[in-house]
Order: sequence, then structure tokens, then C-alpha cells
Amino acid sequence: MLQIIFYVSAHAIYNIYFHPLAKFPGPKLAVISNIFYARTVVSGNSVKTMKALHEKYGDVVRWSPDELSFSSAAAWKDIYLPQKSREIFLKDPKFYVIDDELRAKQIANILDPEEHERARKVLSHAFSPKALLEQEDIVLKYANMLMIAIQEESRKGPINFIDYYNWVTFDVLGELAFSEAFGSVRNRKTDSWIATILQAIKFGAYDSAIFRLSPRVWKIMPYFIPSKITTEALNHVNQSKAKILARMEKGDLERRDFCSYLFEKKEELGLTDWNLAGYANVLIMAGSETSAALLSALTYYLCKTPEVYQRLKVEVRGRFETADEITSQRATFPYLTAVIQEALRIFPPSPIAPPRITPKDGGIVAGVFVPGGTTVGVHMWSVTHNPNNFKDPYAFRPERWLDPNCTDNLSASQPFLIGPRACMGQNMAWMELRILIAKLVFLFDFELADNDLDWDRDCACFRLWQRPDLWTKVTMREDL
Ligand code: HEM
Repeated sequence: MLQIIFYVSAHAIYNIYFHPLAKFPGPKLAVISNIFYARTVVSGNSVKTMKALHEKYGDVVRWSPDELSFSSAAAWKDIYLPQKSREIFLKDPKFYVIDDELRAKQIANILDPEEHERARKVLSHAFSPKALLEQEDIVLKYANMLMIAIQEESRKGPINFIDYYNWVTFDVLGELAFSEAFGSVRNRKTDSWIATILQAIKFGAYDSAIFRLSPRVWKIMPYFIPSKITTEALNHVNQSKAKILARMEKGDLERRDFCSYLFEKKEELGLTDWNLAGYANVLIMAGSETSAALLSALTYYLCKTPEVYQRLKVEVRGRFETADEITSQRATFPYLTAVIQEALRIFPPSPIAPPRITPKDGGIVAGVFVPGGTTVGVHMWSVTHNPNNFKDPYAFRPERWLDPNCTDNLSASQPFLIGPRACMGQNMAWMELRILIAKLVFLFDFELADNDLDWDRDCACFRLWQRPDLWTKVTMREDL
């Protein structure tokens, strides 16, 4: 017993006073053990905890023995953009975990830059401007179906926009990735896989927490996390496998989907069926949940900021005679763009700090030297809610993106990340968001049905968001 007490005390003293990161400020519990990190990421409250830490300790915080979080805009380029003068900061394998049971290797968790570049090149065809043009027809088809669903269902009473946004973004992705939608918009019902995915999101948070506490325990981690979460994560993996196998059986299709590109280069990239299931898994998650989260937040902030909502209505309704005229190329006017930029700032769909490891000789981040082997990241929520970067950061103010005299540091908001690991689907996301928002604002008036809803308070973060219900009274415009 005495030995344990001695070991723990010596470890704590080393971490506080002699560790290479000793000069960086942070809560004592975070500095001496990973318990603080683990508790934070599974609490659902990490966004607020990290923001509070940055308010207390400044733009750099040591929030686990080996990890620093940054909230300054200058850190973006230093961490995520490779520079000729030094080695790349690689993705952190403690966070982007790979194994043979639950976490197949796929584009987003590949660590080796050359292997990643090869995979990204193959997938990039699916995100080219030409492909985007073809994809727009699919987005328009589901957007139009969604508008009809909203029109009909809202006659019966308030609707929960969370469902509607999940339906449309998952259906679009299902069709683009596997040439098969989930049928949610058509059936006006959340597909069981979508429900699984929404639950499985929590698994990622437990994954990082337990891995940090002990990689050995992590190997038997299903015993340490709520069984419902493990079950949903397993279901998600099994359904990803089934989806990819079903798509394989269909062979070549007239319209190329994401799978077409992957299947063509399967041998060249050395992809097993397990890897392909990983791709299915990540593309669905990355491409739908993020856009659905953004649409939900944007709807909330429009309802809560009548002057913004009014100006957007005037702009959208003044430009089109009918909703059918709305396409992504025509919905590019500055105010709509600014509203989306502001929503991405105030509610970044991926609000955490994507972790990277400093190379063995360390590196300079935002003007400070960080020793080698340290995990570093820009905390997305803290950097966009830092008053040094944005005046009144909690105010939904699209005008900041249009005012040439605005003193905000707009480049502090990088919701899609920058550099070689930035989001591959950002143009697709913009296309989808422009179409859906323009059509919604053109056709409907909406107001919150639940006046007690407080978006900041009621959203939880487990790597990605868990959103509260968004019950909304929707009425079709009378003058159409
Ligand atoms: C508003 C919508 C979206 C946001 C804010 C967003 C944000 C991000 C972020 C922050 C990353 C980097 C994650 C990391 O390094 O851990 C990422 C990666 C990625 N995103 Fe998105 N995303 C969005 C929509 C999409 C869509 C529609 C797709 C299409 C399927 C997509 C596909 C991807 C892929 C494939 C990666 C991995 C890129 C790589 O590692 O090379 N995303 N996204």
C-alpha cells in the first residue's frame, strides 16, 4: 500500500514540476492523471469545460498530462498546415484508433501521410466539381421531398426539425455513397440504422477516454462502458458491413457513387471488406450528422434572432419567384453565405480539438515551443467563442462576415479544418446547406414551439453533438 502511495505521489510530483510540459498551465488533476481528460470527454460537457479552462488559463491549456489545447487563431496553421521547414504533426493514434473489431482503418484515421494521400486521391474523384454537379440533382430531389413532408406534417402541429434534418442528410448520403437512400424522408420515419448511428456517437467519447486511462483496459473496454452504447456501436459496424456487401453485389452502376471509386481501386489500396465497411461507416457519419447539426443550430438561431431571420427572408424571397428556381449556384448571395458562415462559427458541427502529435524534436505553436510527442489541437468551440477573436462571440451576427471594417479575426473559424486532413466534403456540405436553407426560408415561416429551449445549455458533446429536440411551429407562406 505504501508503495502505491509513494508511486502515485512521485508520479504526480514529476507531472507537475518536472514533466516537459510543466511550464504550461492547467488544472492540477488534469496535469497529474488522465482521469480529468476521461471524465471531461464522457461527461457530454467537454465544450463548456474546455471553454472555461481557456477563460481561466489563457490560450494554451494543459488538459491532460500530455495534451495541450489552443484557443488562438495562430495555432491553426502551426498544427494543421504542413510547413517545408519541419516535420508534419501527425494524427494522434490514441484518438484515431484502429483495430479489427470495431474501428476499421479508413480515410479519416489513417496516420501515415503517404498512405493517406493515396486514399484521398481515390476518393477525391467523388468530390470533384464534376461529381458535385451530378450530386446536386440528388440533393434537389431530397430537398423537394423534404419540403413536401414539412408542408404536410406541419399542418398537424409543431414538427421536430431534428428528425427532418437527419432524414434528409442521411438519405442524401445513402444515395451518394451506396446508391440507396434510407427511405426516411419518404417514410417520414427515422431508419433504424440512423437511430443506431446517433446512439453510437457516444462510443467515440468512451473510446478516447478509456484508451487514455489504460490501453490495456481498453482492450476489454466493452465491460467498462454502458452496454447500450457498445451494442449500438457493434450494430453500427455490422450494418456498415452489410451495406457495403449489398452494394458490392450490385456491381457497376450507371451513376458512380462513392463506392464505385473505392471498389475500382480496392486492390491498389489494399482494401479488405473490413476497410470498406470502415469507409461506409465514416462517410455516413461524417457526411450526414455534421450537416444535420448545422441545419438544426441555424434554425434555432434564426428563430432566436428575428432581425437576422427577417433580413434573410427578404433576401431569399426577393430573389426567386418559385422554390424550384433555387439551386446551389443561384443561392450564393452574400447574406445567405454569411448566415451559414456564422452558424458554422457559433455551432461548429465538430466542436472538439482534432488531436495531432508534435514531431520528435517538437515545434512552435502560436509562438510557444512545444516538446516532441505532445498531443496538440485547436479547440474548435473555444477558438470561435474567444472574445479575442470574435466580439460578442455568443451573438448570432452574420453581419460580421460582410462588414469590411469588422475587427473580428474571421480566420479563427475553420469548421472544416485546414491542410491535408481538412474535410473532403466541404463543397458538398455547402451545396446541400445552401439549397436546404434557401428553400426552407423561401417556403415557410417558422418559430420555436418550445420557449424553454436553450441550445447552448441543452446540446451535449461526445466528439460530435447530441442535439435536443427542436419542436417548431411551421406555416407555409400565404402569399405563394
Ligand atoms: C457542415 C458539414 C461538415 C463539417 C463541419 C465537417 C467537418 C469536418 C472536419 C472538422 C474534419 C476533420 C476531422 C479530423 O481531423 O478529425 C472532416 C473530415 C472529413 N469529412 Fe467533413 N464535415 C462536414 C461535412 C462532410 C460531408 C458532407 C462529407 C461527405 C461525405 C464529409 C467527409 C469528410 C471526410 C471524408 C473527412 C476525412 C478527410 C481526411 O482525413 O482526409 N464531411 N470534416
